[in-house]
Amino acid sequence: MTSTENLLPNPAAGEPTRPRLSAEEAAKQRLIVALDFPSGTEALAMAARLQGSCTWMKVGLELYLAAGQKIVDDLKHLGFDIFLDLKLHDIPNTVAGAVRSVASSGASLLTLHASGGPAMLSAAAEAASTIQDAPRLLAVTVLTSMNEQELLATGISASPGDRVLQLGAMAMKAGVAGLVCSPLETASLRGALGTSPLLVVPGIRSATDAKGDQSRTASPAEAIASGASMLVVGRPITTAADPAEAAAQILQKIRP
Ligand SMILES: O=C(O)c1cc(=O)[nH]c(=O)n1[C@@H]1O[C@H](COP(=O)(O)O)[C@@H](O)[C@H]1O
Repeated sequence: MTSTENLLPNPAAGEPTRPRLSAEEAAKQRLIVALDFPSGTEALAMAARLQGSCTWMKVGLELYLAAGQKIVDDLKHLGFDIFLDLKLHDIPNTVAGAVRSVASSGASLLTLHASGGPAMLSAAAEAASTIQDAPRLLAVTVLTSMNEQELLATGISASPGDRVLQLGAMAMKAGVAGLVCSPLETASLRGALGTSPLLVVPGIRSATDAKGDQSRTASPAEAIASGASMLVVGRPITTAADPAEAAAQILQKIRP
């Protein structure tokens, strides 16, 4: 059983309620903290402050390139489930090889860019399917930092919402387990694709949070109500004076 199978379902995602986890544990399964730090030492110090407050940690490019597999091992040793956010994007053969290289890392979730196209995505899914306990693959649709003008500058005239739907449908057809999208597209993806995709949602900001480089945002409660399976939250927790308290406040808002 993979760790994501422990998730208490989100009724807004059409999932039937299974009374296996307490509301508090279920809320924890819905929160992924993004450890965007330049060193393993800083990431582990933050993880230690959040131990007991959350169960999922995201290791992204900044941290993975600085600290490698060791940080994944160290966080697993502390008891965290790992979302390895490498956003793979290359020719199919290269991405399939990269998936095989990280498949045994112990991570439960791994990202790749949906815009790599169906051949890249299905090569990745095929590679993952041959390896026991490989991470579940998530296709990143349109980055939450992008607005309509940014998207247009890359040659895409569709709105972010339409582009996310198009990429999301294509990626699910190619065999990934889920999608990364902004909270503004979660409801329409649920409407189009039903309850099966795992929808992992960054761009989470409460009213008082600084948006920073994020464009397409919503609050934790709004994201869950619109059908998100899991939320990714970085700076609103990691730059707070009391990160554990910031996490607790978010958990309070996303309890089933
Ligand atoms: O794949 C991701 O996790 C991701 C996709 C996306 O479209 N937008 C996005 O912000 N993320 C990640 O989610 C995290 C959000 O961090 P904060 O903006 O600090 O909450 C960062 O680690 C991003 O790399």
